[in-house]
Parts: sequence; C-alpha cells; structure tokens
Amino acid sequence: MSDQKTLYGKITFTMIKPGERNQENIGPILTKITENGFRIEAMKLVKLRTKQAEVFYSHLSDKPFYNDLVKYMTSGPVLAMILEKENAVSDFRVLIGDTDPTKAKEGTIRNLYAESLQKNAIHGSDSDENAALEAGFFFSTSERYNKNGECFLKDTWVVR
Ligand SMILES: Nc1ncnc2c1ncn2[C@@H]1O[C@H](COP(=O)(O)OP(=O)(O)OP(=O)(O)O)[C@@H](O)[C@H]1O
Repeated sequence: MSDQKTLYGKITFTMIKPGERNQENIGPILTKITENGFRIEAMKLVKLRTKQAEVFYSHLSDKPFYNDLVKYMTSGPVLAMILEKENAVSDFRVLIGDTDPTKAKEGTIRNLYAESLQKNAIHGSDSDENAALEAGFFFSTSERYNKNGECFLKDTWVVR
C-alpha cells in the first residue's frame, strides 16, 4: 500500500454536488467510480458554509455565475471523497466528462446524471496540487488514514 508521500499524485478529490437528483443517484455514481478502479480513501456527507464555498470556488469569483454557484453548492449536503488510483486526476476527469453535460461523452457521469451546466452532478480536481489542497480543505488529519493506519497527504499540503 502506498505511503503518505507516494499517495501524492495518486489521489483526486471529488464531491457529489447537492440536489435531490444527485442524492438519489449516489449509489449508481459510487458504483461507477469503484467499477472504474478508484478506491475510496475518505468519504463524508457535509453541508458547506457560504464562506467555505466562496473559498473553494474563489478562482471563479470574477465569473457571472459565481454567486449562483456558491448558493447552489450551499443548498444541501455534498458527498466529499478522496479517491486513489494511478493517474487519479486525469482518469477521473475522463470518467466525469465535460463540465457542460451536453458536451460530455456518452457513459460519463455528467452525461448520465447531470441536470444542467451548474448542477452537473460531480466535481473532480483538475491537478495533483489542487487534489491535495482540496482533500486537505475537506478532511482533517484524523480523517486521512489508509487501511494500514498510515496518515496520507502531509500536513504541509493542507489548507485550513
Ligand atoms: N457557464 C456556467 N454557468 C453556470 N455554472 C457554471 C458555468 N461554468 C461552470 N459552472 C459551474 O461551476 C463549476 C466549476 O466550473 P469549472 O470551470 O471549474 O469547471 P470544472 O472544473 O469542470 O468543474 P468542477 O470544478 O466542478 O469539477 C462547474 O462544475 C459548474 O457547476
């Protein structure tokens, strides 16, 4: 099993976004994720506070859809997860499909489960660095232990 150093570059962060339809599809979405070779290393259902959603999406703060996005992302719980796999970040982006579900390839999670461009079912980190930051944003040290009892991702990568 990977130790905490080698896990960097082998994990991605994801969250199933809020909404009744997404909640109903949690089971099928999790099945799709695990069937595609991703191991769930951490998972929790959590409701974001406005400040947290603002920080999480701060890179989009100049976009016209930013305020609506923050409102949507705080409208109900998200299912946050850290997933492990070789090439986790890029393979997961392929599995979830294009941001715009009308452009997402057939069989991708967004193609199957998204309601709209905003309510596009699921988030996936876009780089190894962001995966580590986002994992640390959602999960404390005690929530980042693998099956061998080793804490993965060093605290130096964690933003609180
Ligand atoms: N034009 C838009 N109108 C409304 N919402 C949008 C628009 N573009 C993006 N979003 C929302 O903002 C989120 C973040 O946008 P970003 O451009 O970072 O896409 P992404 O990296 O594919 O998505 P994510 O970060 O959720 O994985 C999108 O997933 C979507 O929910």
